[in-house]
Amino acid sequence: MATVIGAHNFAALKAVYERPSLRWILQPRMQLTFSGRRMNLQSKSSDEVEGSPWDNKGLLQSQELYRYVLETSVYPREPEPLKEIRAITANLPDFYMGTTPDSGQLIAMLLNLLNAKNTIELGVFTGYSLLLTALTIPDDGKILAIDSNLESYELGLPVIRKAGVEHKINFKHSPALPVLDKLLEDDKNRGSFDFAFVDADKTNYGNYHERLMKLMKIGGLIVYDNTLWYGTLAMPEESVHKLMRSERSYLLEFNKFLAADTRIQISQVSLGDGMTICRRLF
Ligand SMILES: C[S@@+](CC[C@H](N)C(=O)[O-])C[C@H]1O[C@@H](n2cnc3c(N)ncnc32)[C@H](O)[C@@H]1O
Repeated sequence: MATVIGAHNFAALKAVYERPSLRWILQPRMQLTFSGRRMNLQSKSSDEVEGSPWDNKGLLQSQELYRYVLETSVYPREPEPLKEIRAITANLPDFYMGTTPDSGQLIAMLLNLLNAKNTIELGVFTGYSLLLTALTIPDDGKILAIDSNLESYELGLPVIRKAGVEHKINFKHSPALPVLDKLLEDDKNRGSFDFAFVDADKTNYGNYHERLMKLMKIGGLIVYDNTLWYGTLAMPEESVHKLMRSERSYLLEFNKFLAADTRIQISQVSLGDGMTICRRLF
């Protein structure tokens, strides 16, 4: 039986589906058809699934399994204000930019384990990861949050205010690099941050890394989002949509660079769109 996803946000959903990586994940198991402005997604029966059961290695082999994780372990524990931000974000054409709730759950645990108080975020969008951080750190904790787009931040701001955590946030409407450079001019900022979440323009990750390494405490964490770039890193370039290629090439090099950087301990986790957790060692 076909599941009707519906006409709402049709163009955005279609664009997401048409990402080569998602097609690659879905096609072996799902049949997608378009009728008018409706999009129907239908599971194939197990007899219809082509290839061997081991063809698609990896932990999350289907959307159903991802939905299972979200519905069983993530949504029941997701704070109400985060659900609200997610609902606001879901109506935007670029809704897919929001940090995924399963990644958020891990970020919150890392913040708690570190007892993080002084944090920095590059790439805020509507504020899912920002609000998550603000809800997690103590009342006197601080987040320096930087985004070159004010409009999307303002969409989530009423929810942040209602949650009573705005006082922890210092939002800078700016490209991230000049703000980091300015921070580095003052010696007291060096080695002062416990935690950084990096989710802005991917092709600047290397530039952010060098600056953040100076700003983090020894033992502090830098978390980079999207380091598996919709699964395209393990795909031949010609099968990747043109719009995704420059980030793909950049992240291929950046992931190698992080793996070789002896100043950090790393773990690349396949949550959300892939996150690399880096701990400053010296
Ligand atoms: C993937 S979204 C961030 C998602 C966010 N972490 C969340 O939880 O919803 C990326 C954001 O980075 C911002 N951005 C892109 N390039 C930037 C730059 N050079 N400096 C600062 N922000 C930038 C964009 O405006 C966008 O809001």
